Amino acid sequence: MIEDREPIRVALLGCGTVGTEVLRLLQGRPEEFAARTGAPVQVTGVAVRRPHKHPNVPEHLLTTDAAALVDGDVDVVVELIGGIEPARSLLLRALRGGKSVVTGNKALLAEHGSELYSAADEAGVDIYFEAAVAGAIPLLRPLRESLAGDRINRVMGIVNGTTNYILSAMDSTGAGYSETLDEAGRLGYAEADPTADVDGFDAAAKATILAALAFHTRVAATDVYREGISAVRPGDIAAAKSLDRTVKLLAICERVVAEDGTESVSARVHPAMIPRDHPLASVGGAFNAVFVEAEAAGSLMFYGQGAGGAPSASAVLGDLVAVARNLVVAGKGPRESAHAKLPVQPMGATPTRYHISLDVDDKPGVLSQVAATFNDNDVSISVVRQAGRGEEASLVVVTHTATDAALKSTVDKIAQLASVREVVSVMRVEGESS
Ligand SMILES: NC(=O)c1ccc[n+]([C@@H]2O[C@H](COP(=O)([O-])OP(=O)(O)OC[C@H]3O[C@@H](n4cnc5c(N)ncnc54)[C@H](O)[C@@H]3O)[C@@H](O)[C@H]2O)c1
Ligand SMILES: N[C@@H](CCO)C(=O)O
Ligand code: NA
Repeated sequence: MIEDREPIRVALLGCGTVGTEVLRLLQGRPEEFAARTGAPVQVTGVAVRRPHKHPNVPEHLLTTDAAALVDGDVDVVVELIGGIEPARSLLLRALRGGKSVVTGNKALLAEHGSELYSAADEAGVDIYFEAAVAGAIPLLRPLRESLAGDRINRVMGIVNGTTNYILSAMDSTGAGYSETLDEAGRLGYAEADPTADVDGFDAAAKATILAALAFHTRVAATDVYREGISAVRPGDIAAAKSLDRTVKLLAICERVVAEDGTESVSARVHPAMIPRDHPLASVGGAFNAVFVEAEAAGSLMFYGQGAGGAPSASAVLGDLVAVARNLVVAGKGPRESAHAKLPVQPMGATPTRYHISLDVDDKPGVLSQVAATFNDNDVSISVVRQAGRGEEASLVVVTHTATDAALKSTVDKIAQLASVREVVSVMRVEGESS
């Protein structure tokens, strides 16, 4: 009988947006969790900072001493505090003490993943983290397990709900940046410090995790090129609209194969213009969507709620069931796979395409001057549009693919031309053939 088995004892660290939902769902259906894992699942304590802020948590479970809770009689530690410390020390303490871990903490995994995976491996326990990337969407387990026999070439998508919520609102209603960010915070999408979202740190941490899993390589947080959305202006959104495109913050992780066959990895996060008919263009609000391209599987698309308490709790609970099942059968989930050891390519060497919008003098010869600058830098032009406005004209250029360094240096030189009054918008272009 399942009820007669020793319960799986769970310590919950942090009871905020996600932790509250994990506790509610876990305590709401105890029989189902017992039936699915093969043993009763019992929360033995909830570590919080201010107990009086948690009237819905049974008083006997509350503690402010997370370390003592971790050291106590528990089998699994679920960490939903966020940030590096004390989360890192608490999880190392748990793993070294022989306790399995479930966490949604992408910032911690991106910075200290290797240390945590090694500690789990040495202790023979599990570390699961599905909620850390793309919230409710089952994405890490497919990469770690379902696609473990395939060869992944590219992972690209929208992995930050807060910035997608803001960009969607800017595009559809012309809403301002800061009011939309406040709303994303109220809805439980934003990080405790929302600059992690808007400056791209959250998406870059997720890209670090995705690239490591996809390419079986240790990737450091500093290996991932990062640009957030704080520099995206209404002018960029309008420029995108005029070309039937929209702006999204994308995470792109690619296997790069050089002409001599040597392989490396490129991982980057930046805003990009994509065609309005691209599947990612219709991903609105806090939804996330990720494309995975694998050699044998072909293209796969993962879509769903990427942020918010209940959706993220779904991923945490799925992990908790997996860990509990492993404990019931005395088994263990997948360990870190970093055998490929591919080098990570710098952003400057990565092939990209640019959209550039300029205000220029409306006189003969300006267009040929601009075109010559592209030519001198070996950057070829795909689309040019010029519209006169009295003394001034606007010029829109979309390039073909070139290295990011060549494109950047071309833009710098164009900005210095006497006939160029202002560089209005510069943005990378993705999702269409070059
Ligand atoms: N909110 C989301 O949509 C979402 C989605 C996926 C993953 N995550 C991740 O899950 C984690 C939690 O996110 P959240 O949105 O629930 O954050 P939150 O800020 O709402 O909750 C964190 C809670 O931890 C508490 N806390 C801080 N230090 C503590 C300590 N030393 N001991 C005990 N409690 C402590 C805080 O008081 C707070 O209640 C983060 O790593 C976040 O990146 C969040
Ligand atoms: N702040 C994150 C939470 C989900 O990881 C986001 O907006 O996507
Ligand atoms: Na997920």
